[in-house]
Amino acid sequence: MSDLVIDGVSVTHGSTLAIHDVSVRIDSGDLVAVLGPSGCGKTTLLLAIAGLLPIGAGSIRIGERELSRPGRTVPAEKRGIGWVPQEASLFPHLSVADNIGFAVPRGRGGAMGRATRIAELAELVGLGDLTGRAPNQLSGGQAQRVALARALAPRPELLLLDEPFAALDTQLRVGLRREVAELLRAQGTTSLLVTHDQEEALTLADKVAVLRDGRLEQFGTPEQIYQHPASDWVASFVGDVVELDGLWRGGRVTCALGAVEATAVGFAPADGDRVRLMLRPEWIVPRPELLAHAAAGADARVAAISYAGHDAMLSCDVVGGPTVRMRMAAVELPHVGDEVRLAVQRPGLAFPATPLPAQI
Ligand SMILES: Nc1ncnc2c1ncn2[C@@H]1O[C@H](COP(=O)(O)OP(=O)(O)OP(=O)(O)O)[C@@H](O)[C@H]1O
Repeated sequence: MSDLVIDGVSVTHGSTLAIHDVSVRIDSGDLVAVLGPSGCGKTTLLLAIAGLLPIGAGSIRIGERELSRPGRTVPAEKRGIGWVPQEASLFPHLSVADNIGFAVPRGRGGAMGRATRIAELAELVGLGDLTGRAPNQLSGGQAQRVALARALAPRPELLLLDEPFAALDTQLRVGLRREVAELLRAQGTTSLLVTHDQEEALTLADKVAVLRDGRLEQFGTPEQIYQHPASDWVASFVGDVVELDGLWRGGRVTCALGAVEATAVGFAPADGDRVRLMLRPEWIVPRPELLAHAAAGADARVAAISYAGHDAMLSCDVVGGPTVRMRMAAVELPHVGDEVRLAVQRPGLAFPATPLPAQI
């Protein structure tokens, strides 16, 4: 197995530059989520990798094998790449077994060999008992499993999944995506999963590629993307953020929550500079033991609690300051109206202050 190398790739649709100078190396066997808002170029990137769109600049390789460069596109059917679309799009007149069998390469082993491979694939995706069913007798999740088995049938070197869970209801989606991720890992199949669901990307993937307007904003592990976003845009696109204005001084930002330790991201502020501090809501904690400790944290009153079972989001009015949201495990929650002292339990992220709006 070899790495997938996307090197300086640009793709245009007519006059629209949909992918711009994207470079990324995907390790063999990894499951990578391609995450970004609608229209950022996720599907375009997948189509280019699949060989269904030519590229205008750069190259796409699997190991030493070049698949695309300007003026040369190895045809999709010669790439050894599997595709799982958003909707299963099965042949309606064929059974589950025949839908899978359609993608099993004809080769040695004869009819018996093919039947064994079909049964093995049906079993792999948990449909061993349903091989005789017609597509219209399947649920949405079962149909997607057939599409997955079909894509895995030729033993692809790389599997591309274009929002394969988007059409399923929440409960089914969460269960199926976990199962599919485990299956792909067990098979050692290198996979690219397009999604605009940040939770899906963070929970399933080994690495996440965040796209914005056709450019790669960041590529890293889910933890790197969430804890160390490369830009304020990634910070607020992937996860909740609390934003506070403050002044930078010696590695701390003085703001409504006190002097909070922070890392400056992508710039080097000077002491006294105005900056924007970004925190994740769960980095803020209520510290009752600090109530009498005026030097640390900030006094606040709980204004609202949004209970989500496992955790809760609290809106707290900082005395003489803004309302900040904090997330905590839903065990022994404070009550609305309680006084709390808020502290920040890990370094925040400092970004340049947003320019003031032009004076009219
Ligand atoms: N066939 C096409 N002709 C012209 N422009 C296109 C075509 N397909 C896509 N685009 C444009 O290219 C850009 C990227 O589209 P793409 O479908 O790759 O985005 P996406 O991130 O997959 O979006 P979504 O999440 O909504 O599916 C968009 O600006 C889109 O309007």
